[in-house]
Amino acid sequence: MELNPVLRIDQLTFEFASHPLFRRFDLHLGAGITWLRGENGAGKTTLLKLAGGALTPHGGSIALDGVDLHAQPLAYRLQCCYCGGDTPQLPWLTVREILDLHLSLYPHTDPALLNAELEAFHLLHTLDQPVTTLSLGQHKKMQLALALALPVRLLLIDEPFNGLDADAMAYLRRQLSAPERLARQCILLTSHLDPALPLAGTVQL
Ligand SMILES: Nc1ncnc2c1ncn2[C@@H]1O[C@H](COP(=O)(O)OP(=O)(O)OP(=O)(O)O)[C@@H](O)[C@H]1O
Repeated sequence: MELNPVLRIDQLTFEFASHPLFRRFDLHLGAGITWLRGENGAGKTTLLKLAGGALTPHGGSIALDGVDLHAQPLAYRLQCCYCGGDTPQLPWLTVREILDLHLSLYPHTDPALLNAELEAFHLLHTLDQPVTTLSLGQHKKMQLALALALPVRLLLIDEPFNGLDADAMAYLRRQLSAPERLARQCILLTSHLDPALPLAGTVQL
């Protein structure tokens, strides 16, 4: 167990109507990448959403560097990014507007860094398109560009490589393996295949 965990989940209880998923579940994670494994339906996405504040636990606590998600939800969320493969929440916006919205939600983000990520993922030409016109892979890349650029402590990524072309996969692997990132961020990711990344640990659900 981590002595000073970055992410601290204690006694987590959560269920979907009559479908118990977590009962007094504990997870303590430090910096670096943790691979969250489990069969289909085991609860991996649900756990990421709980840790990202997108779902509310029925019991227990979740804290990031001592900031409790329930007691200080905004302070917690400022330090956390959930990158799922979900379809756009605000489908009437352009890619640029979605990105600007996130820049205003995370005021310490360096726009130049975000621009560099968008360029690396070959997305600059899509900025003025409605977000609904992105392909599945482009949408994933937009979310990943944001996730990589946001100065958050906790990065939650659901199936990071799903839908990406080979160049984007290689780029993402390089970015996630960068030692300075591994030292400063706690990264929890799901993957059905070995992510081939330097891992701090593995959690099996
Ligand atoms: N909104 C919801 N309402 C009811 N049940 C849900 C909901 N979302 C997920 N579930 C159920 O919760 C369980 C866990 O789902 P979850 O998506 O967390 O699994 P997973 O481990 O990520 O699966 P996969 O590997 O297939 O992506 C499944 O049985 C799923 O049907």
